Amino acid sequence: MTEAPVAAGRDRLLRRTLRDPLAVGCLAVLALVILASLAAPLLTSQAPDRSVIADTLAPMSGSHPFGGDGVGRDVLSRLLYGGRTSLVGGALAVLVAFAVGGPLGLVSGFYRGWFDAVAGWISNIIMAVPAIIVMLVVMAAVSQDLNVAMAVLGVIMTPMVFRLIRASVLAVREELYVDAARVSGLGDARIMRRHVLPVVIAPSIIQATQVFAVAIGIQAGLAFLGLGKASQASWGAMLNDAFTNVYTAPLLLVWPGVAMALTILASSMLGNAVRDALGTTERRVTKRPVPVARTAPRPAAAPTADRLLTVEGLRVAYGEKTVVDGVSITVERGEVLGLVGESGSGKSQTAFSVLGLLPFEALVTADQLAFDGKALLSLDLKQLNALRGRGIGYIPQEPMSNLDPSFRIGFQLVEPMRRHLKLSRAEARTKALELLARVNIPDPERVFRSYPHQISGGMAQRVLIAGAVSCDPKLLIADEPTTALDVTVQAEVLDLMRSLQQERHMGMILVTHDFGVVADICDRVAVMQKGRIVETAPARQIFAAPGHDYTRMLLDSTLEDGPARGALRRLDQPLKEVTP
Ligand SMILES: Nc1ncnc2c1ncn2[C@@H]1O[C@H](COP(=O)(O)OP(=O)(O)OP(=O)(O)O)[C@@H](O)[C@H]1O
Repeated sequence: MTEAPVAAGRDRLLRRTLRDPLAVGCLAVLALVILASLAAPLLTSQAPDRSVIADTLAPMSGSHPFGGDGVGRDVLSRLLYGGRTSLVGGALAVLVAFAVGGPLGLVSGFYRGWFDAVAGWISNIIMAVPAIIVMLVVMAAVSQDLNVAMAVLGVIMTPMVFRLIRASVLAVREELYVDAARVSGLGDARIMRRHVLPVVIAPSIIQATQVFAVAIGIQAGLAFLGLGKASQASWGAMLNDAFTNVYTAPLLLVWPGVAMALTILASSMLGNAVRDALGTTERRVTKRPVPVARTAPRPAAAPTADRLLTVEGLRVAYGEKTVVDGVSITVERGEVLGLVGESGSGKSQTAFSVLGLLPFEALVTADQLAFDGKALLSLDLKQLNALRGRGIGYIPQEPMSNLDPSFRIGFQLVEPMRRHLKLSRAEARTKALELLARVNIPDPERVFRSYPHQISGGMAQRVLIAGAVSCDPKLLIADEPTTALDVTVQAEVLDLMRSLQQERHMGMILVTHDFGVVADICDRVAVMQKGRIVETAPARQIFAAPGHDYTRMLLDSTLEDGPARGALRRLDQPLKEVTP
């Protein structure tokens, strides 16, 4: 199954880790310790807490292969059962730390807001608590059981896990491909499962090995101090006994010392090996505003039959700074509207308002923001997710950053179709292959099976176009879709978009600063300057008789720079002519 949700990064991480002899050695030591502890009843018939006075400091013999300790207990038996105590204690601490810190870190990093603030505050308080004193108090006042102390230690270690996972989630949720997943209509749970969790797993493994090693050390320290139940064999208690007999039987110190040192070393060095393997497989993090759409609801007026999108009086502000100031545009079914303006004029902010993809801190208001009869600002996140991908498709500027490097192309195409169109896996696969062929990808099967890094930028943009139209949207929003591509590929991609748009009678908003692109593909143009629309007119008219000084200046500057694209030289030809 080519589109199985197996993260390439994880596969690579496992392979690289296993290629490191040190990591294999560490795994072997840990496996040996675990097996020996589990097989304790098979390896020795002696009970770990059975004391026989005659065996006090007994030398090594057939019945006591490692001798007897200071009170006549079998050393081998205590070593094996003590291993159980250490392993269970370490695992308990890891379990508790991750069971509490993991979900908190995930939710905090993904949603931030008040939850993040409260969780961060609690985490800081826990970190300020002196761990050893808390455990001493717990063991003195609550329970002598070392496992209880380890569970408490797990809670105390929660902030480490919380912070690590939160930081990993924060990094990945700002990736463009997470935006892309959102735009294709995937819900938070799916985005979290498909895109966030795979990234969190590797650092969590490293952290778990460290917590495990620290917990075993602390547990031994507590037992060495004489804490813990007398019936609970442990390496720390063995060290305690060995110290009281250090001059008469120094060997007693060696067994628990070696067992502890090997286990702690193997665990933390395994973490280091995973970290090293991760260092060579680490993923790019592209910073971008956090895409949490939030808007203020306004009623939508009834649109005309052919009207797909109505934007009236749209304002986007960040605190005092207004970046979109009363923008009004419309898009009819089957119409291509070019949104043109210099960098920073507010084109993308306008487009992202329609997609509901602005940062959390953006305040969006509008007299009307209606898509296909629905007031966009009054939709909740679920309704918005249902609309994105299905109703509105999105083609981004940077194709590579908008594909998740961990998943095969096929999986990334199939997933939204299965969700929105309720197709079976096989049907979605067939449709994805048809789409790849339709966007002129020469070997659809191979690309379907490929990871994003295995295809070119132009190919990746075709894949994203295929994805954007896969759920038959009525409106396509393309944000500088050709800027990141070679000039030769730009023309092909534009031709493709134009023919798909005509074929499917989609409305389209094309965000661009390139009048060549406008001439090639747009029916109407809205020119933006400093957050406002200064002129809206049919594309021909804009070129023939620009009505605003700013439009003229933009046109002049494009022409001064020389024709960016061949299309500018063909202004006398029909604007929407399709190049075969
Ligand atoms: N998160 C934000 N906080 C504050 N200001 C922002 C934020 N995001 C964008 N802006 C500002 O909004 C303005 C419009 O940005 P926008 O990205 O829409 O411009 P643009 O016309 O699409 O430009 P470009 O072609 O360079 O992408 C810019 O001045 C930008 O600095």
